[in-house]
Parts: sequence; C-alpha cells; structure tokens
Amino acid sequence: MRIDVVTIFPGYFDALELSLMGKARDRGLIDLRVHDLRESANDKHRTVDDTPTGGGAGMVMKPEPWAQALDGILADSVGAEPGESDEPLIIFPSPAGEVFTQAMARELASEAHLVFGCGRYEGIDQRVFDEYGERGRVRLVSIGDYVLNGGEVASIAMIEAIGRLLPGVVGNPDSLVEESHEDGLLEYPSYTKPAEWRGRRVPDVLLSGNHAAINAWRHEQSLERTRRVRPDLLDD
Ligand SMILES: CN1CCN(Cc2ccc(Cn3ccc4ccc(-c5n[nH]c(N)c5C#N)cc43)cc2)CC1
Repeated sequence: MRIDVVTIFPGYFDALELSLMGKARDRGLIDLRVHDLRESANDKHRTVDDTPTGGGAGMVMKPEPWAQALDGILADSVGAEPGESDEPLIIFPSPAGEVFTQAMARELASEAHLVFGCGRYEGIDQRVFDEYGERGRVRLVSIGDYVLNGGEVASIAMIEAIGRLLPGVVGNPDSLVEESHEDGLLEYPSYTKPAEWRGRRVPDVLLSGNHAAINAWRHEQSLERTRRVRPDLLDD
C-alpha cells in the first residue's frame, strides 16, 4: 500500500519509522511518502493560511497550496492491482468527519493508495473538499468526539490501525482476530507469568489446559466487559 501524507509538520510522522510500521516500510509492505505543504506554497513566505472570509477567529488553510500538493500526488499515482480501487482515496481528518472504526480500518486496508490531508489552524477551505470530492474519492474522518489541533495525530492513528491489518505486517495474524472491536466486543483480560503476583493469582481456568473452557471463559469475559464499559456495542 502506498500512503501519502500532506502536512505542515512532517516531523510528526517520524513516529511511523518506529516499531511495526517502520519494519513494514523497510520490507516494502507500506510505501509512506510525507509531503511538506509549505513546499507547495509559491509565495516568498510560503503562506498556507489566511483569515476566514466572513470573519471569525483563527485562520483557514488556503486552497492553492493544497491543490498543488494533491495534484502532484494524484498525477504520480499508478494503477492499482486487480481487485484494488483505482483512484487514490483522499482522507481529510476532521472533527466534522465520520467516526473512524475498526470496520473502516478493515475497509481501507484494501485500498492500493491512500492520501491523508492534514489540516491545521481552523481547518481547510471547503472548496478543496468540493474540488477533490467531485474529481475523485474524498472522506472526512474523525477519530473521536474531542478537538485536536490538527490532522497529524489522527492520521498517524488511522495509518497504524490500517497498516497493522495489511498481510505480513503483524507477525501472527491470529492476534488480529481476538482484539477489541474485531468481533464487535471488547477484548478479554490477558495474563502472563508469574501465576501469582502480589497475592493476585491468574484465573485457574487459564492454568487448566482445558482450551474449550478457556475459550468459553474468555468469551464470557469479553461479553461482561462490553456490557459494563460499552453497552452501545451490543445494540442491534
Ligand atoms: C469556524 N469554526 C472553525 C472550526 N472550529 C472547530 C475546529 C476545527 C479544527 C480544529 C483544529 N484542526 C484543524 C485541522 C484538523 C483536523 C482534525 C482535527 C480533529 N480534532 N478532533 C478530531 N477527532 C480530529 C480528527 N480527525 C482537528 C483539526 C480546531 C477547531 C469551530 C469554528
């Protein structure tokens, strides 16, 4: 999968050189390209923002630098493999977006080419979304009901959630199956050695070697935790 990121803070994405994402890049499973939006601003001061038309607080990101950056990426995008979507999907993190979920991560993991447009200030001129929404596929996506200062942290979260689902990225694919939200439930509690720690014992069933009983206990624990913490996940 090719992933392009457009941002005025490229340094945020150094985090994706670490751990599993870094290994996936080294192995060619993810082709991550980070673009500094200011390099697409042609004035002397590399201006990317201006005051909101109609008044209001803060600044809004100008459309021209975004168009130069996105046009360059789309022009450079190659055809997809059979079964993959042709056009790159442009994702703009936004507090006004559809909420990112594990199901969306799974859906986006089948894309050949994703582009993340990281806004800052009070957001991006609406005409950028209109222009690229008419020309191709655009989704505004939120990682949760709270306000961040820009789209970078959200993009890193989504890239990690999507990237870890790609074949070969996570060592043992079985570990992707029993995770929170993968089966619609929260994950069961996990334990390791020692069997007793500060007087707290690991549940006996986990030491029994009875895998049917262990699986039943784990499913019940997932259900109980989901009922207690996220009853909304159990609504039909
Ligand atoms: C006139 N209006 C103008 C907008 N403000 C609201 C507002 C809009 C954006 C920002 C900062 N910001 C800029 C780009 C950007 C991208 C994503 C996110 C983001 N936050 N939370 C998530 N889950 C996010 C995600 N994903 C935040 C971003 C701050 C305040 C109201 C008044």
